[in-house]
Amino acid sequence: MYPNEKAAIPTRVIGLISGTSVDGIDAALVEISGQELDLKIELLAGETYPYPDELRERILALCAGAAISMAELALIDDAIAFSFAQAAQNIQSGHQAANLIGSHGQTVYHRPPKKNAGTQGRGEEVGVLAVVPVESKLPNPKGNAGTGGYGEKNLHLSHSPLGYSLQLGRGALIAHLTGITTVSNFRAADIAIGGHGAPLVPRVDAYLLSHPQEGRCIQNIGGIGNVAYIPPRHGDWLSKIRAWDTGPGNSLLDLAVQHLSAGAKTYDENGNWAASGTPCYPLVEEWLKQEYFHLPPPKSTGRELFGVTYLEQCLQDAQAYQLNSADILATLTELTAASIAHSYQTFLPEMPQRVLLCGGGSRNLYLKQRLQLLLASIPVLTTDEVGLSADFKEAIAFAVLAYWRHLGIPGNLPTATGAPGEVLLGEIHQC
Ligand SMILES: Nc1ncnc2c1ncn2[C@@H]1O[C@H](COP(=O)(O)OP(=O)(O)OP(=O)(O)O)[C@@H](O)[C@H]1O
Ligand SMILES: CC(=O)N[C@H]1[C@@H]2OC[C@@H](O2)[C@@H](O)[C@@H]1O[C@H](C)C(=O)O
Repeated sequence: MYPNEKAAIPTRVIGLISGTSVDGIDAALVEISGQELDLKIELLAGETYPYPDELRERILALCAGAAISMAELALIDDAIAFSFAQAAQNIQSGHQAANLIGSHGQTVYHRPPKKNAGTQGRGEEVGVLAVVPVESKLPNPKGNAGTGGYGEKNLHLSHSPLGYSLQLGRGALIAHLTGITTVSNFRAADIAIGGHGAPLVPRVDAYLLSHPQEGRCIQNIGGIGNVAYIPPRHGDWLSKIRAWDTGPGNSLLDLAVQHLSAGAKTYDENGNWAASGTPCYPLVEEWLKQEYFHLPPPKSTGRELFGVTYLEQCLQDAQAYQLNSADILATLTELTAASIAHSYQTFLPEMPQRVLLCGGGSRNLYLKQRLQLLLASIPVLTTDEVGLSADFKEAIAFAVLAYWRHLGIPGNLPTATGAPGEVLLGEIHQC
């Protein structure tokens, strides 16, 4: 029993997320029992609800750095909350009502912390925040810094060592609209103590997908890719888990498909278009020199790096090799596959015995085939093949994270986010 554990445990929980692909809201209605090692989930319903076209375009523009007013931001925030609340209502249709919602919301901005903000030790800048005594973190009422407070000397408007991650779709409104207690803003607490606030799903992966004898990589291929390496479940296996964002999943591919099809297509279905081309390996080698791929974990990224500007550079590079559209897509697909495989070879203490894919990219057969080739004898399957929905795993994870928040169980894994310790994730909004 955890100290904050509530008497009544919600068992029917809705998980909601729209990821970095911004393709729509994934909703999962799950029945949850147990807590950690005995955690069990049953997926009662899973559905993706596309955003209205205009809202999707506004979100994508925001993610690409469009300058908008606070008034517009407020409108988008509430439009997203409305869409999420609607998704929560729809997913319950034909089922007994849920008693808790975990809503990730829509990421529109993500900035990782400066190096050394978490478990890596104290960097120069972080030291300023780290030495502040707990009881005097706020400036005194006159606006001057209290002893050791975030005074003029310590708080910089030009830079902060901490990360920042903004998810829109405010939880209080979802709670009000649905009449169901809603947990949201999951990343903030981990970031506040110096973590990346991402990836958060690995702790759930650990309890739902670990194996007594087998080391596994759970590889999500959404807009951004992320991996959780889960060693065999014995000894201090939990502290040996490693997780990080591997780089681009489908984000560059989707943008390239839209550009190359003049807006007629939004993604490369099953990877068919890319499969009709040939990867340009010298270009992949060149692209893999990019700094992010060489940063040691913990690390996180987003569309701020692997977005429109990045693709524009890739398209420019491709011109030098006179690549046609299919070759460009094959080369970008190879970048996603190679960045995943190379990161395992570079950063894992040992290679896994099995790789389990999830996220929309697991449906890209060409990408899956390329990854399998690069990982040679290590079988590359999907989480469906071990009984956990590859399409709805992230939504399920946010249902579990909300459930853990309700029980007072921490949701982050310090080895994944780089935070100096475990922390309760999410803010609870009573309806
Ligand atoms: N049949 C398919 N063939 C190829 N690609 C597909 C297919 N189905 C989905 N995808 C890809 O998967 C993407 C959506 O994946 P997913 O929903 O996992 O992303 P996300 O959750 O938004 O991202 P993230 O995990 O980074 O937050 C689509 O944009 C598309 O590129
Ligand atoms: C800031 C943010 O939304 N990050 C996402 C994104 O999409 C994949 C990868 O980058 C991962 O770090 C994270 O999402 C999943 C749900 C996570 O936190 O585990």
